[in-house]
Amino acid sequence: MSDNKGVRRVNEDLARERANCSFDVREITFLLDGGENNTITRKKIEDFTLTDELLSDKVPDECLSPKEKYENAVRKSCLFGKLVKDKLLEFGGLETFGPNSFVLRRIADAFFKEISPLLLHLGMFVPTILGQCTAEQQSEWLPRALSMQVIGTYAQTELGHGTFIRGLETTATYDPETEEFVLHSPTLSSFKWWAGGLGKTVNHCIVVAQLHTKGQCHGTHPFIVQIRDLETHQPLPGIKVGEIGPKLGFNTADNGFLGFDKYRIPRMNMMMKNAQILKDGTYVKLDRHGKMTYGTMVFIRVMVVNEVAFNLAKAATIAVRYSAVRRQSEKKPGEPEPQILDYVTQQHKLFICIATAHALQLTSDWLWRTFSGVVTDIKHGKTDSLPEFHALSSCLKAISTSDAALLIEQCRHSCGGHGYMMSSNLPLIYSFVTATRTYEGDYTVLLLQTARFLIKAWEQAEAGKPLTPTVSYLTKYFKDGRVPWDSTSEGIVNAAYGVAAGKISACVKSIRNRVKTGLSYEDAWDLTTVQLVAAAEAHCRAVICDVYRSEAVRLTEKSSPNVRAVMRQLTTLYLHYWALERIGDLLRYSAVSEEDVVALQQKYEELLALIRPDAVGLVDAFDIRDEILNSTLGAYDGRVYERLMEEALKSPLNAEPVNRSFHMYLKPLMQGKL
Ligand SMILES: CCCCC/C=C\C/C=C\C/C=C\C=C\C(=O)SCCNC(=O)CCNC(=O)[C@H](O)C(C)(C)COP(=O)(O)OP(=O)(O)OC[C@H]1O[C@@H](n2cnc3c(N)ncnc32)[C@H](O)[C@@H]1OP(=O)(O)O
Ligand SMILES: Cc1cc2nc3c(=O)[nH]c(=O)nc-3n(C[C@H](O)[C@H](O)[C@H](O)COP(=O)(O)OP(=O)(O)OC[C@H]3O[C@@H](n4cnc5c(N)ncnc54)[C@H](O)[C@@H]3O)c2cc1C
Repeated sequence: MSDNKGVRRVNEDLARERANCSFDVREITFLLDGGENNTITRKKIEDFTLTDELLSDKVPDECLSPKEKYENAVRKSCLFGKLVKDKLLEFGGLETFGPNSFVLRRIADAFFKEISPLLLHLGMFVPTILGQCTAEQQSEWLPRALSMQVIGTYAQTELGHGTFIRGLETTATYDPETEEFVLHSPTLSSFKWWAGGLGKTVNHCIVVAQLHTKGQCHGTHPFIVQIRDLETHQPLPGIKVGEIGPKLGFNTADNGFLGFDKYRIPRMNMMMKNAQILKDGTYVKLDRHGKMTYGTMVFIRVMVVNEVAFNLAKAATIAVRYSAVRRQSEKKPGEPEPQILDYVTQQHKLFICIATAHALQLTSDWLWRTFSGVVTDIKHGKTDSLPEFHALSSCLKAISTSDAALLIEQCRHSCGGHGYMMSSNLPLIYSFVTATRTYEGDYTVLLLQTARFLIKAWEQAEAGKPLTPTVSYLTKYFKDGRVPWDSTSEGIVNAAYGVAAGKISACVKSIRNRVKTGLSYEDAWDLTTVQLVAAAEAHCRAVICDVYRSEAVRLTEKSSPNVRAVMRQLTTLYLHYWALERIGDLLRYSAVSEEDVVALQQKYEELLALIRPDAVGLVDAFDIRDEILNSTLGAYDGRVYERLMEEALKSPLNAEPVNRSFHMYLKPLMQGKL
């Protein structure tokens, strides 16, 4: 693929890597994009939108003050918004891209090195209107939100509570006299905290509050609340709002705080799809399942799996290209310095990143299809598939974000000192992705949600009841005993399920033994949570291995032999990597022997050598443009050192030969006059 900037000298090592690649790079790009037509449309849109005039920043974003950074992000958000509204609709409207094509998401990264202050508007405010409002409410709010008259965010988390939604303190008390809700923040810990865009950008937000009517509390419900004047943008009376301050990342997202002093909103601002308050204050529950108001979180958890797959692909592209350009040390005395990509340890650090980006993207596509089925079921009044989907999306969100964050950090390590430069973009990619492990449900908390479902599934299996698809393997591994070992890919996937079943079984025994000693079920559960998290992780790992293997086979059915071969090598590498990472579990729950472990290790090392010549081709196949990668180390042409120097020269400290601090402090210090 070209660097989209016309002909430019490409680093010789990178050029040679590309010449030696065994497959047609475009073929894998088409597979990852879901077909050649999608790639063509994506590239057309990228060519059309990624123009220098819109993107150029004279001073690197990271050299700006927090205020300037925010203002620049708002400027770009508005340009980006206008671009989407005016121009991209020519390509057939948002429907053309589909929520799962993520073209706009990729392009946004070229505009924002960190994050758009409007992300939550499109990412959560609009989806919540779609998911939680009645048709009548949607017709009122959606046009205003889509035309950006109303700009919103999602304010659920409070200073005192994020995970435990039932513990939120903000109250919404219905007043039948005026047909209004009175929103109130009774304590400091009840202040809303974290919502993206809340600090300075939005004029509305969705507030999750405890609903009180007729002297009774009915639990948390979502409300649409105007917080700023549409003309002056001043906070409205009764509203205390501000920005929460600098963070590890997300620094252009103006995450905010919000408190209410008996603030009134109309009755119809309660989002009424799942529950209603009648004029006289009667509460009507429409949600038979009970957790439908958590729907936006489930949607975002699904989206996040794709989000982190893409970010890992960006980090892998940067690190692999850099490793082909960088030469260091010598393998044998007197030999020329090798490309660092030729060190087997470097291959071990990086090839798992490429394989994981594929695994997560294919799993995310599969999860999206599964989610679409669940949404259709819900539209027809069926909620039976929701518990399984909640368990599945919870663990996939937890594991994908955690794996991606760790591997992105590994990419940074693999780039040595230069990986630590902001201009490599690896620190920003990491700071963005590591937050995904926390927001929309903390890692441990979500795995424990999955564990709850797994323990119930185990009990159902014991009782001879039928199991839902993602846990049906439990019936097979129900009897105690070790899973037979078979070193084929299918065999490793089976063993992964066997490990998950073994761990779930151990948790069940542990809880029961603790209950037998007289502990309550809750205490027995609590004491077993370390094992429960590990069991949910093992279950999720087995699902990812299974989906990745079968989806890769399905997708490459019609591919050329060379593409099929390299895709097979990657899936096999992924399975061997995780078998070796979890060798203790396999020794405990499967019949794997010492010789099998030696063979696994040998095969893994052979795979690193097989993939090595195609590594650059594989990251080129992600087809991520330079503007989106935003990296001195990862650009297509490999002009690493030139770019590092160019960026260094843009530092404001280099604008003058002598900084005034010399005269103010250093010189007096040197002269003993300070
Ligand atoms: C357009 C581009 C978009 C790109 C998107 C990408 C990027 C980013 C977008 C935004 C990023 C930035 C912003 C981030 C925003 C946020 O973080 S918003 C706040 C998110 N907050 C959370 O996620 C809180 C996590 N906590 C919870 O979800 C719940 O409190 C928890 C599940 C932990 C517990 O809930 P609770 O009500 O206490 O339930 P129980 O533990 O008692 O369980 C009762 C039963 O309910 C079942 N259940 C729980 N949740 C769900 C659900 N969502 N769906 C279905 N079922 C659910 C649970 O399994 C129990 O069932 P059983 O009783 O066991 O049968
Ligand atoms: C960048 C970013 C953006 C965000 N954006 C938004 C937003 O737009 N809107 C919004 O409403 N919120 C937002 N959040 C908040 C986010 O959703 C919460 O921070 C997240 O859900 C975790 O909750 P918490 O902070 O209360 O963590 P806590 O629950 O306090 O977690 C702290 C520790 O306690 C552990 N823990 C908590 N409960 C349990 C349990 N039951 N069992 C075992 N361990 C437990 C956790 O595992 C963790 O180790 C954002 C957060 C971040 C970091």
